[in-house]
Parts: sequence; C-alpha cells; structure tokens
Amino acid sequence: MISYREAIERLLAPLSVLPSESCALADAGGRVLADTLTSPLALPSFDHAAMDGYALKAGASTGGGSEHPVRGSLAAGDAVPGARSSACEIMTGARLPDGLDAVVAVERTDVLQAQPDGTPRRIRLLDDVTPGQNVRRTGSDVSRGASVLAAGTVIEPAQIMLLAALGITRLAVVRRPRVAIICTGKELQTGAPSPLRDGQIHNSNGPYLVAELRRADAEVVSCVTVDDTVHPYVAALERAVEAGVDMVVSTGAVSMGRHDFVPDTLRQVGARLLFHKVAIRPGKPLLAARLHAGPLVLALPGTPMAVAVGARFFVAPVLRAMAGQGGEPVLHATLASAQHSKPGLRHFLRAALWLDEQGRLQARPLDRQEPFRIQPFAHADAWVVLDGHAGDFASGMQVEIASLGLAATSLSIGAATGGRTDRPSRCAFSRDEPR
Ligand SMILES: Nc1nc2c(c(=O)[nH]1)N[C@H]1C(S)=C(S)[C@@H](COP(=O)(O)OP(=O)(O)OC[C@H]3O[C@@H](n4cnc5c(N)ncnc54)[C@H](O)[C@@H]3O)O[C@H]1N2
Ligand code: MOO
Repeated sequence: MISYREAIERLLAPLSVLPSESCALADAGGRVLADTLTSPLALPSFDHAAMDGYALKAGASTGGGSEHPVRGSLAAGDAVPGARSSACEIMTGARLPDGLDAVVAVERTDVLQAQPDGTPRRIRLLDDVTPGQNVRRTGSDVSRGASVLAAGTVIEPAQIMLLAALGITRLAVVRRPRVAIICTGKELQTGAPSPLRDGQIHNSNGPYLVAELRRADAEVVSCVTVDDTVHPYVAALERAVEAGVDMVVSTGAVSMGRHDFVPDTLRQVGARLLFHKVAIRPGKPLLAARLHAGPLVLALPGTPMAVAVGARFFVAPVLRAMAGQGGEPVLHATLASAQHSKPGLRHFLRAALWLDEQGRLQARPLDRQEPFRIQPFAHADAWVVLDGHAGDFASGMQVEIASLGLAATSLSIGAATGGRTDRPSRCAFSRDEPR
C-alpha cells in the first residue's frame, strides 16, 4: 500500500495541461486562464479628476485664499483638445487638460462669481493646492504591457472587472476537462426513485459527483449506473472513450468482495494500473489506472465518504493539474479536540470550523466519522487532515484543513455550529507550502 503523497505523485506525473480555447469574457466566469495576460492598456488610461471641482496648475499662485477665473467645464467622457493654463471646472472621471496638474474639490472653494445658469466664473481656494492633488495618474493602477493575470488563474467576477476595464473581450482559457461517471452496484435502484425494492438503495454518489464536478467547472459527459458485472462496465468505459473524456470516475466494486470486479476488469482491458489501495481513511481501496486510449480512470470505493474523499483529495488535484494550476495552498486551523489516528494512515475527518474570541480559526472533527454516514458530511464545514505525529493530535495543535468541496476557495465557517462563531468578523488561517 502506498502513501497519499506517492499516490498523488504517480497520478499527476504523466498529466499535461489540457489545450486552450477561445472564450468570450461574458462566458469566462469559472474558466481557467490558459496564458499569462499582459495589459494592452494603461489603467487609468489618462490622468483624470478624482473629485468634482476645479482643475488648476498648482504652484506659487495656488495658495489658500488665492482667487482664480474659471474657464470652461469638463465632464467624464468629454474630449479635451489643446492645453489649458487657467482653472477649469471638472467632474470626477474627466480627463485633466494638458497644462493642468491638480484638482481642488468644489467644497474646498468659494464661488465668487457665477453665470445665471450656475456655471462658476471665479473661485477662491480655501487651502493650498499641490501638484498631483486629486489626480488619478495614467498607469497608476496597471501599466501598459504589465502581466496582470497569471496562467492558471480562475476567472472570478473580480478578474472579469479587470479584464473588462482593459477592454479584453475574448481570452484563451483551458478547455474544460471532460469526465464520465460510472456508478457500480446492483443495489442501486435505477428508474422510478421510490418505493425502494428489497435491498435496494438510492444512488447518492452519482448526483454528488455530478454536482462537485460541475461546480469545479468540469464537463460531465455522462453519469451511468451499471450492475456488478464486467460487460456493462466495459461498455460504459468504451462509450466514455468514444465521447473523448479526459477522466472516468467510477464508484464501487474495488475492494475485496467476490463482486468487486473493477480491478480485474481494468487489467483485462489493458489499462495501466497506477496504484490500488492508498494509506488513507476512508477510501483505502481507491484505484487509479490509465486506459490505452488515454483517459485516466479513478475507481473510487463505493462507500459515500470514500467517494467524497476520493473527489476532494484525488479528483481535485487531477483537475488542477489538467488546468495548469499547480499545487493547492495548504490551510491550517487550531484543533479544538484531541484526536487519535491510526499511525501510517492519512485520515480525513469531517469538521466544524469557527472563529474563537481572538479571531483564530478552530476546527473540531464531528462525532460520527464512520464512512457510510452522509448526514455529518452535509452538516460539516471542512475536512481536517491528520497524518503523522504517531497518531496523537493534542487539542491546540495546528492541523491541516481543506474546503469540503472541490472548489478550494469555498471554505465555509460556522455552518456546522449553526453560524455561531465567537468572533465572526475575522478569519485567520495560514497559507504556506503547496500541497
Ligand atoms: N474484507 C474487506 N472488506 C472491505 C474492505 C476490506 O479491506 N476488506 N474495505 C472496506 C472499505 S474501506 C470500503 S471503502 C469498501 C469499498 O468497497 P467497494 O468499493 O467494493 O464498494 P461497494 O462494495 O460497491 O460499496 C460499498 C458501500 O457503498 C454503497 N454504495 C455503493 N455505491 C453507492 C452509490 N452510488 N450511492 C450510494 N451508496 C453506494 C454500497 O451499497 C455499500 O454499502 O469496502 C469495505 N469492505
Ligand atoms: O474506505 Mo472505507 O470508506 O473506510 O469504508
């Protein structure tokens, strides 16, 4: 049996980043940037006013109390031909005319004279005005040609704001990974959902995997249920290959039972076995193989929490590697209750997260950790990962935590404690070495 670290090395070593494709910015939410983006523009693209007021040439004549004639008015969007030397009314966002270098806010002036329509003609400054005051300089946010987003960045709304500001309407993104799901087990009731026949159960792994993969922006090509016999599984694999998938995720039939046909079947179809059985709990009988036709097969044990662990700690790193994202940052929290784990095994525990009075993130593994239990998973905030320390983890130790779902950014805090956090305003977690 190999360690988790070795399993991940074997899994990721042969993977390459998926090809890129062009995508409209409007459709880019959740996609992964394929190439590092350089800015075609400076931001701001021109010196402009940060306040509604008056543009001036700052200097010896712009001390507090000085008076200035006002010529013209500029609003955001106005073209500004030629240079100016005298003060001019200006609105926030309007380009600063050449020759002027400061803006004084309207409330820091007295209007001495105005036209009948209210347009100011002469003002008095209440304070000294200095060069650059209330001016947003060209390129002070982004300089032209600068690298603005690295390859592998997930395009979230904040990135869309930046790209839109730069006038980028199309971008190269990594193609979505195509995944087929195969759920094995003749106990899985197909067809009408209820009532359940004797010995039958509802398929919960399939819908869970579909939801996780979709949230991770993978394309779920198919999700089929097959019984515990070789032929339907092989046929499902063939259909997945024909559909051009990058990965097959199957559940069940990888352990020691007489009906656990998946390991032998994969050997029979000529798949190259990467590993079978990993020193983890839950999920130990997990198997990874590569089909001759190309796709990776992750055969997860059927027990629901083995599937959840397989998805979070095996499927997610594969998806990151296929997207060119590199290792995931490791998060830590303070362990709130002592834990004992079996030495040599990496344990994944469902846990509650909350903030203590000092704003430190606390993690307490939930009580019922048996891998068949689904309810605690639905009420947990995060995974706690325990490995090493001869199996003894004292309360107060820093331990590794991970978001419950595949999307590493979606760490929830306080849901498992009914939203109770000792101090809800701060979240202190440490980020260090990539996983
Ligand atoms: N003699 C041994 N028995 C078992 C071992 C072992 O080492 N020696 N390992 C145990 C561990 S650990 C796990 S995990 C399971 C994995 O078994 P399989 O991968 O063969 O999975 P199944 O037997 O098909 O199913 C296990 C369990 O999960 C339920 N299940 C399966 N698919 C679904 C689904 N789509 N939705 C909901 N629930 C599902 C299934 O009914 C079983 O209860 O093996 C242990 N045994
Ligand atoms: O890996 Mo299994 O889920 O411990 O029963």
